[in-house]
Amino acid sequence: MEKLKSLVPDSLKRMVAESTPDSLPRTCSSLLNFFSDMELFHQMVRDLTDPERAFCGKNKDAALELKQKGNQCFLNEDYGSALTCYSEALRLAPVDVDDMDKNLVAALYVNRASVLHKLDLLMEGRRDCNRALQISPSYAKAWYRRGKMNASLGNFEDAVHDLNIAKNLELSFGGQRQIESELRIITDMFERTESSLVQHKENELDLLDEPDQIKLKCVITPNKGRGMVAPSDIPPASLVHAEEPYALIVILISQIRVNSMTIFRMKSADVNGPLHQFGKFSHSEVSLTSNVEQVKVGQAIYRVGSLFNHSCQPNIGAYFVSRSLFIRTTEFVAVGCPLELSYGPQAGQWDCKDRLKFLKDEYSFRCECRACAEVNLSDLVLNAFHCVSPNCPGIVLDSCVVNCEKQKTRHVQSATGISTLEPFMQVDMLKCLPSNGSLRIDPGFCLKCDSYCDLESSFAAVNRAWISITRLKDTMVSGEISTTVLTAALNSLCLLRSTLHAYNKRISEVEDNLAEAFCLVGELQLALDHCKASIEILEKLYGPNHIVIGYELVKLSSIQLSMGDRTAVKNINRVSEIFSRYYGSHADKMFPYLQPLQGKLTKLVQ
Ligand SMILES: C[S@@+](CC[C@H](N)C(=O)[O-])C[C@H]1O[C@@H](n2cnc3c(N)ncnc32)[C@H](O)[C@@H]1O
Repeated sequence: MEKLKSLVPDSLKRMVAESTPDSLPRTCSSLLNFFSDMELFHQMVRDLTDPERAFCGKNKDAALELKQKGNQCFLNEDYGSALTCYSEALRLAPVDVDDMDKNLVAALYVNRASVLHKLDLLMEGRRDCNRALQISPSYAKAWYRRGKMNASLGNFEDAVHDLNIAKNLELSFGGQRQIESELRIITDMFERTESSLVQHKENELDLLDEPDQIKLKCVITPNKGRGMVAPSDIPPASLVHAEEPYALIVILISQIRVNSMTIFRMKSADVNGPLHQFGKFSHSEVSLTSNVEQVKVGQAIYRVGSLFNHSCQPNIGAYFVSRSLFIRTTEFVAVGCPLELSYGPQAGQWDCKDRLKFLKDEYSFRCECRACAEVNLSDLVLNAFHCVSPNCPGIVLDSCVVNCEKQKTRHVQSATGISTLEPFMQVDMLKCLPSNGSLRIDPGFCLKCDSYCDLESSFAAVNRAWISITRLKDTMVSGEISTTVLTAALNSLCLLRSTLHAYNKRISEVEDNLAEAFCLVGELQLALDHCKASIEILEKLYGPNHIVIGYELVKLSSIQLSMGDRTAVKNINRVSEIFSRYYGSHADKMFPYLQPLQGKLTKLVQ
């Protein structure tokens, strides 16, 4: 579909975009005329209508095969793939067929609910159980799974109710015993938790949490089609948009007019938060495994949401609570400025060539955002090398980066023309550029002092260093970190620091690896030092208030709390500020890490 969309000429896209209900028939015929000679289009129509391939039709065999595949992925704990298999199978499964005496669709919903449960997507999982029960009200497994979901949601009364029904419907003796034992545990929890009587309010979405949304303006931009702009100055963390998805069948014309969005939910590594995971790795109470994964839970069309363009340096962030889309400003946005979110890659995170490739492959457009169109400091330093002259903070680039920077549409000739992207970069990062203003970007030559660096030997040094860093990572997984491995990794860090530019992202990654390794062996002071060193670089690349810094501060404050260091309070407050900036009143819901951290802090100060 994306490929087909990308072939539509701009004039026709404009016509579709500007079409009204009255002009729609004319627009449709123009589109059809354009596509009618195209084999790709006819192939797509065949795919859409062929019951065997079954985009629209149903195909029991394919659904059963996907169900089997999903089951295998589930057993292998590959929950992301299991989710995809079951969702695909649900699309193909005819509504009225059975698999092993059970309605296939109901069974698929229950299987998918089990995956969602594993991924801690409880509301979505419970919704799947409800769907299964609508189709098959006496399906014991659906009652059982819903009971377990309710228990995880803290709705113990409902959980007991569901499990009792499951027990009565379950035919096998073994199954009944298992449900009874679950029931005992949950009843016990129910009795012990007085608060369980207050059912979790989160069952319902409170779309009205911030009713005074800003009325946005849609304009035609020079090179990105339609786009949203700020109708007035908007402070950071303002909710600029909230929307429920469109429940329409996706057809090509709507794909061009309103693009679909992938719905992501944060997957929390452990329902009890990172503090709970310490024991898994060591006696130390620190976990650096708080990396939050995003899980794709669906695809939907948001009428207004789809009008937001992409920027690799976004000023708004989007997130989903269940299927509702929320968009907030992450910084101050002046009146008339485009409101742009990131479709994936961001400056500071990926280099320009990788960002451009991702957006071309995934979304079929060449990114025209400022970070991709102008030479900027973030892209220059991300993968840069250290200058060979002692004490020179200049930047040395390899030919890949140089080629990409030279292709930027608004290439600059002087250092003063380089975009710093953000004021936070200016003070330190401008020191990396020539003070006389002239700029020569050539592979191997320092941008500041023009010294030549033999990049071949620099690459060799980095590769050498990487061997011991990889060994460190391997031993972290196997849990056999030795002093020899740690010493070799520390030496490699020194080598990297003398070879790569001080703000090269790889250095922050290695600092982060070392912080985690030192946590695992209980050397908390060293862990703290390396964690801070990693954050220092990331703050240069992203700025101090970026969500990435929020995640890193969760790690830092976890270490501090484990050391009994009360200054953790400062970092925990920063975490909560950053998360609120991105997720407003949903911050606690999106990040279950905050509360355990705050709870631990309260204990420490008591
Ligand atoms: C979700 S839509 C955004 C709304 C779109 N501009 C419109 O007129 O409907 C995504 C499309 O907008 C355009 N677009 C969005 N961000 C862009 C960017 N940074 N550079 C170039 N084109 C962009 C691309 O054509 C992309 O396929």
